[in-house]
Amino acid sequence: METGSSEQSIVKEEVLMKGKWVQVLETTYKDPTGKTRVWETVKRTTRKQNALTDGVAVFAVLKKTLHYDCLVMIKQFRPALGCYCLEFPAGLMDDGETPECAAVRELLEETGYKGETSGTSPVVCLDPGLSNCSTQFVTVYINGDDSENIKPKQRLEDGEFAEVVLIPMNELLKKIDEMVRKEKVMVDARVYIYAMGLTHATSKPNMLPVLKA
Ligand SMILES: Nc1nc(=O)[nH]c2c1ncn2[C@H]1C[C@H](O)[C@@H](COP(=O)(O)OP(=O)(O)O)O1
Repeated sequence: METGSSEQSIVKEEVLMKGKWVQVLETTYKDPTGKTRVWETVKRTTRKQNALTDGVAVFAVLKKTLHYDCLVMIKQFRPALGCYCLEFPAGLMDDGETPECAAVRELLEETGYKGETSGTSPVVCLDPGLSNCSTQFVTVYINGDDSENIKPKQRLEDGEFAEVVLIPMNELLKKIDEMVRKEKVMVDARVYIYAMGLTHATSKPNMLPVLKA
C-alpha cells in the first residue's frame, strides 16, 4: 500500500459547479510516481481568505451542583441526510472571528447556554476523502448554577431549528445507543467516537480486553 509522500501535490483545480454555499471541483494532483491523477472534491465557498478553518464545533460540558456533568448537544434535521442528526453545537466562522468567540456565540445561539472556553484544538478535517471542510474543537464549560444558565433560551436564526439534548457523560454511549434504537436519528461520527472513547477510557483500562465483560 502506498502512503502519503511529500512529492504528492495539487497540479490544478477546475470548478465543475459553484453554488452559494459549496462548490464541486475536479482536482488534478501528482501521485508519488509523478503520474497525474484526478479527484472529485467539494469545498465550501464561505471560507474567508487566509482563514485556516471553515467553522468551529463546541465541546460543551454543563456543570451543575449535585448533577452529573452533561454533554450539551443539538439534534437537527439535516437535508443532506434526510433525517435528524445528533451533533455538537457548531457553525461557520464569522469574518475576523477567533475560534473561541465563534464557539461561545454558536453555543449561545443554538442552545442558549453561556460558557467559558477552556482550550482549542488544531484545525482538523471532517471528510478528507471528499472535501477540505475543516473545523476547530473548542472546549466550553457552562456553569449550570449561574442564573443566566438556569432557563437557557435559544437564539436561532430564521430557518434554523435545533433541539438541545443534554446527556450525562457517565452514560453517554448507552444513552446515544438507546436514542438510535428508539428514534430515527443519525449520530455525527465525532459525537459517537467521543462516546466510544470515553467508554473505553473509563471501563477498566488496565484490564485485558478479553477479560472485560
Ligand atoms: N451547504 C449549505 N447549504 C445551504 O443551503 N445553506 C447552508 C449550507 N451550509 C451552511 N448553510 C447556511 C445555513 C445557515 O443559514 C448559515 C450558517 O450555518 P451555521 O449555523 O453556521 O452552520 P450549520 O450548523 O452547519 O448549519 O449557513
